[in-house]
Amino acid sequence: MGLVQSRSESEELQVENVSHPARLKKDSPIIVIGAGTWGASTALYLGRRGYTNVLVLDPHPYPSPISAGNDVNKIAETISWRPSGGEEVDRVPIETHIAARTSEGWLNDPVFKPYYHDTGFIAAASTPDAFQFVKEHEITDDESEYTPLAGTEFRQTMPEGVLTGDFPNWKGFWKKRGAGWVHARNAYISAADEARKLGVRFLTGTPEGKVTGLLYGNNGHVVGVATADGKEHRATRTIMTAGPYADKLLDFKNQLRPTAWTLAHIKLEPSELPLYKNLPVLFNVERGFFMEPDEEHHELKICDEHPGYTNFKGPCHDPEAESSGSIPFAKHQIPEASEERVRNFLRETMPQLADRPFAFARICWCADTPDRRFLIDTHPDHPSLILGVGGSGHGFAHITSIGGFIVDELEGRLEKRFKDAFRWRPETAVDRNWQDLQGRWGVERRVMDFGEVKEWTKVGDGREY
Ligand SMILES: Cc1cc2nc3c(=O)[nH]c(=O)nc-3n(C[C@H](O)[C@H](O)[C@H](O)COP(=O)(O)OP(=O)(O)OC[C@H]3O[C@@H](n4cnc5c(N)ncnc54)[C@H](O)[C@@H]3O)c2cc1C
Repeated sequence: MGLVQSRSESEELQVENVSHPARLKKDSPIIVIGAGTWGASTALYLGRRGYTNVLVLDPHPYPSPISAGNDVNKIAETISWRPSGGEEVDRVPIETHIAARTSEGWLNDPVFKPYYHDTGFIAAASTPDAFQFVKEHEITDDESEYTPLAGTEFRQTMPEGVLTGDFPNWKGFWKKRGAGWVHARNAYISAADEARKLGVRFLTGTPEGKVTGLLYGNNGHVVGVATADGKEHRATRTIMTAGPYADKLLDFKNQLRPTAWTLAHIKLEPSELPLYKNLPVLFNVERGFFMEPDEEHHELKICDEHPGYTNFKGPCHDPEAESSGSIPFAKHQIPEASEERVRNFLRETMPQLADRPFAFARICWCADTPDRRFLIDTHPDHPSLILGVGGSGHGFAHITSIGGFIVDELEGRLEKRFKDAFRWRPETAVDRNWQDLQGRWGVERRVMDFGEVKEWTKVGDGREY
């Protein structure tokens, strides 16, 4: 007898007697849970490698309104280093190997290349400690590539009239090439569209695409999933790419901390757009960041920087129940404190925009692992279940390559260096400190919780995109 288990529901169902996973063939049924950023990338790589029986499930058609990837832009970097063999390869840090794979996709893959904008990147801070952190963590290339900046020198990085603020106590570096932004939503749609062209099937919408639990056969083997319409979908392999929502479908032994960040849009007049074109990304680790306005809606997205909001005690929790973890929920508003941080950031950088109304606002969820490395592995107790989770706030840029790692793991040929870095590692989450800043700064140096939020913005038409 097997079980359908979700952490929120514990219904039981009979499933077939399976004692070991069948050998993987190109026509073996494969299920991908979640058609978000990593699910789309996984679907793409499965299609490209010739798998003919792939089903992707999601409660929403792509681009899912609750996917972190459904966003106008994200920061991305492209490095020039490529593995050339020999000893050098082993001496290079794993982050460089990962970045090289990612860069390859933005620079050369026709599915992704049109969406990368190499406009440069400015990393900054407002206090000496945070500036030291920026020096240590944001200088990832040859130091001569970075121009130091202080105070009003930041204004020179963009056309006159964009950065009119005083940049009080700001210090930082400007990297003019090899970094910039990507059109996130369009890159995500491009990956999913290409997967569909290659024969991958998407079953989306609620209830039919919403996975409610995994189907377990003998010896812990996962033999498919149950969906909210009461159906079962059987598979030889199941791939979990449900982002922060994965935490509700499987016990991750505290390796995932669903955490939300906040973003807001300000509308620009069509006449203003030419001035705000081809801008480098401006990122202050204590204030926030922005990229140039999107062309479709003429809106400038701004994120206030902070260590994130968990939801251990706010919306969606049963007040009577013991803590059930940090629960992600969708909301197209942000806390008023977040609005204030966005406006303070604008006052220091672009005061001409600081008091404009928001056209859109949203909380956006991701899942942090304790070391912020990705978690891509075969589950040790469920050998037909492959995990692709733990975006840890930097998982979008890797949409170009992440599906390749996940499918390598599925095929049992993930390179050892990546396998070691991405492995299932519950020992790193024993007695996990849920308040850990995990290397993030922000104005308030603490992890916040939606349970503490009293006032939210009341923005616009609540459109969900
Ligand atoms: C505000 C913000 C800014 C960010 N900025 C950057 C950046 O500049 N650069 C960068 O690289 N990264 C950035 N990130 C991180 C990046 O967006 C994420 O790491 C990445 O998108 C995670 O992808 P994912 O596929 O794991 O999750 P998602 O893209 O969120 O996908 C999860 C999917 O699971 C689906 N799902 C949910 N429940 C179920 C269910 N029951 N059954 C089936 N499917 C389900 C959802 O509908 C969704 O499609 C940012 C994140 C946030 C929140």
